[in-house]
Amino acid sequence: MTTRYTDEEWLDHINQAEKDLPNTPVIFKVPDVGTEAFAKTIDHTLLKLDATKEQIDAICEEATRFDFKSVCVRLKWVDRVVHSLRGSSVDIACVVGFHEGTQDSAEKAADAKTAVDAGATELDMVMNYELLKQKKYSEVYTDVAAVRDVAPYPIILKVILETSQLSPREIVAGCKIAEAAKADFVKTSTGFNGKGATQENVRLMKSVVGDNMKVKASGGVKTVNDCIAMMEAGAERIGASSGVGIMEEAKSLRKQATREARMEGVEGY
Ligand SMILES: O=C[C@H](O)COP(=O)(O)O
Repeated sequence: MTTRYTDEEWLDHINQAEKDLPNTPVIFKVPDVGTEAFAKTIDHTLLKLDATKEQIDAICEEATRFDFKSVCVRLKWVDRVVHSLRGSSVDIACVVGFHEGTQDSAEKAADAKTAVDAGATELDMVMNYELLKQKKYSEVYTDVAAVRDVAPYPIILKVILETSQLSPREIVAGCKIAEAAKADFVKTSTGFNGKGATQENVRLMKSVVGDNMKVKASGGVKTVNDCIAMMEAGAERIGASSGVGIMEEAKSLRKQATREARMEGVEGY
């Protein structure tokens, strides 16, 4: 079993990370609304337990049409999504330990391996945030590392902290553990437990992980303005079940901006 630090050593590490937090918030650059780069920030997500195969096929068609970054589904749908997205530039993300995060590490690792063997290129695993709250840091690390071990880079590993259930200090701890386990992203929320992503939590997560990791904002991100707020706070990926609505709003905002620029005689329009 992979271990790294004792719980006491983790505590020192987390205290230090809190001390190192920058005082001045940074505002991150956001891709132009409605562009390809904007669409490529979105993981088009369907995680309802009662999702049907018709709904899964529909999100694959939408993801291809809007050229989203990925389709994000539960394990039982990975085969179908791999088949549906073959030949497209849309990636396949599978959730692991969803949505409680309390499953055994062995079960999480086995599910992660099954997903990757079936063709998933990204894994969104739920951290065992109950253990995190009990300050069992070493066990939380082992749990994330168990999934990383069976799904090394270039598989993208995102660790869902479920920020609505955590204090700011626990969010710092979750980020440091995910970073030490060599995950690629920390992600705010499952969308199934309490409030989803907030600008404040995304900002905190980005300030902890800096350039070492990326941040994914998910849960309750429903509009272009929500996306902008998250990206300005440091998110580079958005997880949303409202991707189509977001893109339709983005396209109409873009059209409107072009029309206004033309009317004002802005060069290039
Ligand atoms: O990971 C993504 C979330 O489950 C999506 O949540 P949402 O339905 O609030 O967009």
